[in-house]
Amino acid sequence: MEKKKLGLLVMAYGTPTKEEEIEPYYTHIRHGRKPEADALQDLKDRYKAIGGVSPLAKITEQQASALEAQLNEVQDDYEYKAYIGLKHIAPFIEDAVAEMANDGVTEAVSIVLAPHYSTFSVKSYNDRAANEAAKHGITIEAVESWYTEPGFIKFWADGVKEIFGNMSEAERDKAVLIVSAHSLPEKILQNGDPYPNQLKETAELLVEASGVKHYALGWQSEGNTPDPWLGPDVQDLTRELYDREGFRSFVYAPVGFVADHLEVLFDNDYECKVVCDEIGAKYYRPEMPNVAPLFIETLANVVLKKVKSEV
Ligand SMILES: CC1=C(CCC(=O)O)c2cc3nc(cc4[nH]c(cc5[nH]c(cc1n2)c(C)c5CCC(=O)O)c(CCC(=O)O)c4C)C(CCC(=O)O)=C3C
Ligand SMILES: [Fe+2]
Repeated sequence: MEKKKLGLLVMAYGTPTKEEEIEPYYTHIRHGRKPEADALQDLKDRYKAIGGVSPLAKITEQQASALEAQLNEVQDDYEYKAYIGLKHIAPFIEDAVAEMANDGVTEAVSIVLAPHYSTFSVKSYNDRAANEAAKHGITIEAVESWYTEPGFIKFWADGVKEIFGNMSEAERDKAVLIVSAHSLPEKILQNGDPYPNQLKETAELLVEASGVKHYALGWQSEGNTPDPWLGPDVQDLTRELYDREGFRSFVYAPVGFVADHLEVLFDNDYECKVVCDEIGAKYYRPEMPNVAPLFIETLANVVLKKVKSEV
């Protein structure tokens, strides 16, 4: 008998794939308001500094197809078919859902390639998917967060352990792990957004799994708006931990992200490294999940659990 086709909606932030796309992409992020010339130039310069364009577009595609392949390998109930839906550039989330409808898909499961839930991120992805799905009579079961998944924690713990394990004991005593995610405007706290707590829990699980002695929570990549953002910012935090606590080696774990992209390659590997160089401290960052088999298996488990819980 032919297996039933199940849509696998894989949602991610999206990134420009060539320089001409940077302006419309930034305009979309800003809810349709064109960026000022200097802000646009600043973003162009940051992409240039990481090699012209971000590797994110390719990595998102690789993650989606690896996840589809993994799901089709480990189970026989459905034939999973992956559709990529992006938040800020084509193929948009709505495009992906319309494409599913075109292909005759009536049931789908969705996952966002970001571990933590917030009203700003995962909720907005899921709401957009649900709105479009309703127009086509498609039902989507949506994964909301997956940061506690043991394979996800193990992935980061392995990378962190390797770095701390290669230090001398003297270095390790003065080394600190900075666990971070993308900052969001502080106003999310007014409605009890779970995002900050989810980062805290991730850090606690990671510290427990890696046996690291010293750690701190930080926020990064905050936007250029007048309202206050969640802090401390990872760069300020680095200076403070150096001055106040005497740490001399800094290990950055940007666990709110799952791929090599601008916010990691620039905001950590360049900006945080500049601070470390300036104060004379050592900079380290474990590898991002990208398409590591343990990470893809973890995402597949999350999807399978969601599908099973709905049958
Ligand atoms: C929560 C969150 C995640 C993690 C969850 C998720 O993944 O969904 C995330 C990821 C990402 N954010 C990314 C890129 C950008 N985000 C921006 C701006 C903003 N992000 C925000 C939030 C988030 N962003 C917010 C509230 C703004 C301000 C908007 C405003 O102005 O109101 C801007 C504008 C310029 C700037 O501020 O730098 C850019 C270029 C890239 C792609 C990198 C690449 O291309 O390699 C990725 C993965
Ligand atoms: Fe962003």
